[in-house]
Amino acid sequence: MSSPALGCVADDYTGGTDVAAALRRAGLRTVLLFGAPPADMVVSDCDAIVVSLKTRTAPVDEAVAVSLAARRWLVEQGVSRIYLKYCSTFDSTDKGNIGPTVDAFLEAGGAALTVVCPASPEHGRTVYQGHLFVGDRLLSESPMRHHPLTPMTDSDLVRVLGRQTPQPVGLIPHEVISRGGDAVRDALDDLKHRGVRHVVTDAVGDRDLDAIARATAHLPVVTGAAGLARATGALLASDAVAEEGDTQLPEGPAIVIAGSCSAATLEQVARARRSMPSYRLRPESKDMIEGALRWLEAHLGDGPVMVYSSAPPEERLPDSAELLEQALAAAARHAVELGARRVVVAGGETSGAVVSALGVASVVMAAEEDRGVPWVLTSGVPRLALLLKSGNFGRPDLLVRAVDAT
Ligand SMILES: Nc1ncnc2c1ncn2[C@@H]1O[C@H](COP(=O)(O)OP(=O)(O)O)[C@@H](O)[C@H]1O
Ligand SMILES: O=C(O)[C@@H](O)C(=O)COP(=O)(O)O
Repeated sequence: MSSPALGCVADDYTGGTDVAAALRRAGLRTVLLFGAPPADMVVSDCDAIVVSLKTRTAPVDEAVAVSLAARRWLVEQGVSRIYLKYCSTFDSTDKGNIGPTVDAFLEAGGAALTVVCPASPEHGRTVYQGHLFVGDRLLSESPMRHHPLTPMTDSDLVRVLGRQTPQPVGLIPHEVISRGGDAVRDALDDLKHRGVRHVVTDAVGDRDLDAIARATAHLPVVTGAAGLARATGALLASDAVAEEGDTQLPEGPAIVIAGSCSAATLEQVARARRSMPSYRLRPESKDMIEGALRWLEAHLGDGPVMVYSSAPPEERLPDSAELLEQALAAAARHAVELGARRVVVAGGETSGAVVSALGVASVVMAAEEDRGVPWVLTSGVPRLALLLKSGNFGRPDLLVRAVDAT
């Protein structure tokens, strides 16, 4: 039995589902795990393993330690290459975890340098002259500047990373990337000799990602979002397409749990409110959780329902994020106790809270409902179908479509 070729550590749960979907699309048989795997867990018969962690907003020391443990476990499974997955909008704070985790992975893997490549052109995330764009806006002028936990107010990735790591940060501009894999490899060698450890790579299209993937095929550690993972996976994939097991979604009531406050989610939630009964969590209310649970008892089962806290910046209560995550997780758990079998979650941190509350540690991949948003199936009893949606992803009718509320 051969070992998996690629081991991926993702810094949140929707990031994990996104990258697992990309690797599966590239043709790799991909196993997706939630939370740090137990040391004695063994995974076999796959080409790639994705370990999804909740480290994006954790304190730096904790994020590094948990990520290193996941990396060590992946190495013990025999993976030869590690991919560190973070958000395509580079979600982090100035004390953020991307720089320190990359440094720790370089050291653990005995590697001199790696690339930093959040570009995911299929989702409109491109990098030019080291600046990250969301569609036609700089990251700092996109709705990401109002993110409740990781507001992104600087689009210059070399500068952002420079605040997160004491190690030298360099850039390979698009002018070099567009010349192809060999030119990128030469540029990497040059930067390595100059002592650079983190190399931000411009990328405005999939061809750029393919060139970067070819140029980094010899590196033990590569970092980025799902775009470069897809390109890396395509180089590793054999001709065989990832096998499909039983990926039928279970029958049963459906619920939407929305905690993301992104522009995309706010539009999706507005559509869902017009199509199904919904309950808004209000953190200022003393019996917020109890109220939601009683509402679910009255409404679940008569068609899809939604519990949400998603709100625009002016309607948010400061410092209520954690409390709301607990409430959303409690609502999801109670809905499953009441018979829900399809759980659609909007938001990365929110998904982490919900998946933990449901006690789900590993899943089987099923079809993508929208790009980067795959259904995943639990193996326990009862079998659940989960759709963990990154805040920024999905078409406006995604939530409605996912629960068949049209
Ligand atoms: N009304 C609100 N006021 C303040 N914070 C909120 C509100 N609704 C949700 N949040 C918090 O905002 C955060 C959204 O993060 P996340 O779930 O990762 O979404 P995204 O995928 O858009 O980043 C969560 O911690 C959530 O609890
Ligand atoms: O890379 C991406 O954009 C996503 O995979 C991702 O990381 C999702 O994070 P959230 O927007 O916090 O859900």
